Amino acid sequence: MSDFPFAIIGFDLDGTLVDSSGDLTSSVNIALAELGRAPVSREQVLTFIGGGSPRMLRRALEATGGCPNTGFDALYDRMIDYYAAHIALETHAFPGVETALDTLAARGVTLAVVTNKPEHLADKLLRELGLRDRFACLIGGDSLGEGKRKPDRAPIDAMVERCGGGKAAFVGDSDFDTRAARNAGVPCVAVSFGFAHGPVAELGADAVIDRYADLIPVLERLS
Ligand SMILES: O=C(O)COP(=O)(O)O
Ligand SMILES: [Mg+2]
Repeated sequence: MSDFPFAIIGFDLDGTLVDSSGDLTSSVNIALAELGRAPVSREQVLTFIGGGSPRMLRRALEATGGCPNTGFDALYDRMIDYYAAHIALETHAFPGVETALDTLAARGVTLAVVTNKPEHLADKLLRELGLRDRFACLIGGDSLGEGKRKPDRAPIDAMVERCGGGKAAFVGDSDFDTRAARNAGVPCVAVSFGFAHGPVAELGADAVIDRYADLIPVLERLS
């Protein structure tokens, strides 16, 4: 029997477990180049991430002259094909992630990823980074059907069910994460080094961490 206060810890992916901003920026810019548009900066792309990849592309198009009435699907496919082929060129886990995951696993905690990224891309990225086997369950933005992505509670509920039930907490970097966790009645820790669009203190998380070394003591205090 584990002495850890949570049976399940779920993690958001982009901006929480990994800094994927470089490869996401390159992929958005491939799509913009198809339309002859100038590239956007990494800082701009950070403000587009969080609600899934179709939204990210739509926001990039709106910021560079407008979303075209036709051809969105082809552009989206181009962006995703490029991203899938270059998913871990610049992307890396944040410092301390592996140690924190090891410690939680050693304390008997079941680990999960709940992301708004399409499931097959999240799976590929975690495999390329050698992290996939650490997670008992992975739920993507398209895993549960239309509209059932964060901030909806559905992916958090599915995580708890697929991980065998029990007390859960969630770790994320954005408003989509804190809202999904709150909607599901699960405590949420926000990381301050992710892709949040505003001050992390305003995300409404139960706690904020500045580094992974603080995650476990913070979770112990939350319980
Ligand atoms: O795909 C996104 O927009 C964000 O992905 P995340 O949920 O892992 O942060
Ligand atoms: Mg995120």
